[in-house]
Amino acid sequence: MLEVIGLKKKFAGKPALKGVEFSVAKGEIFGLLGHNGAGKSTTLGILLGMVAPDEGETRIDGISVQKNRAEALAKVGAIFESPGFYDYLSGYANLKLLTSYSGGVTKAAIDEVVERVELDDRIHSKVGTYSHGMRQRLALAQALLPEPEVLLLDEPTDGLDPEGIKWFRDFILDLRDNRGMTVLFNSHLLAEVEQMCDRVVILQEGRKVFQGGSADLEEDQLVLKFEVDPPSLLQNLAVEFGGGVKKNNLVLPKTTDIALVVAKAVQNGGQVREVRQVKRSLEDLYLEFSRKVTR
Ligand SMILES: Nc1ncnc2c1ncn2[C@@H]1O[C@H](COP(=O)(O)OP(=O)(O)OP(=O)(O)O)[C@@H](O)[C@H]1O
Repeated sequence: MLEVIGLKKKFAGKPALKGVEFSVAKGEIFGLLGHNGAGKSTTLGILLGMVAPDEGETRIDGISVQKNRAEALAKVGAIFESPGFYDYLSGYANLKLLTSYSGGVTKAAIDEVVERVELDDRIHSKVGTYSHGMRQRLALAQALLPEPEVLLLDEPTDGLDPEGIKWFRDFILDLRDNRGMTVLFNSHLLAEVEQMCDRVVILQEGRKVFQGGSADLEEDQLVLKFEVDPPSLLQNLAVEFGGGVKKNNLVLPKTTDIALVVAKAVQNGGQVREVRQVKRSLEDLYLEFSRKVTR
């Protein structure tokens, strides 16, 4: 549904994108991750035809944004940078005004989308009185009004409280599950992205350093938080099962039977207090790649 091909972009001679490539399948929720200045917004801006690449191309459902912007974006709803609403107008008037540029939509369509983003009780209040979360929901309503097949969202959960983030996550998952929506969004919130995305790309200084799904985050070793008394037994267990001890965790070959390790500890006179498998999070992976790149 989305193709990003060989994107290069310099601003005032300084490279912001150095050949970024990825693609997003229909119905996927895809996260674009990276530190400040990594090139996330530039990539999104190019996908939306708002920034011209020096090299490369972006396509939406096979149509080139650079060659045929209007047609390519016909299927897209977006939140890019802070949406510019008029504070002295109501949410409803803002939606009407914004959609009037693209031919307008019916009152019924506005009512339906307003109800979906749960703004119906405040939609006739001035936007100046809205909380940040309400503004984001209004932005989402504006993005959904053209009935898009693809949503492109720039830092959509930025500044939201935990409840707002959860609301947003459930909303996006529902759009994917019940309407087959394809969603690409930029974020710094790694844990959030991990819970929501089918796949992610991590950008570092304008380069893609990782692309994959949660399955790719799986360890090729079994890492156990293994609390045993006396703690000195940990080293014995590591030797016994052909592994090692790293940061107080027992690191063993992937196929090791955990029950056997526990039995062995008890057999050696140990008291096992806690055994838990430690999984690598997206954050660990992200930091790992950051270190590789900055080294
Ligand atoms: N219009 C512009 N003019 C000059 N430099 C720019 C412009 N837009 C982006 N840049 C630079 O390009 C690089 C990539 O910026 P970009 O906004 O794409 O990063 P980002 O990953 O979205 O960062 P953030 O998370 O801070 O929004 C940065 O060094 C930024 O300063």
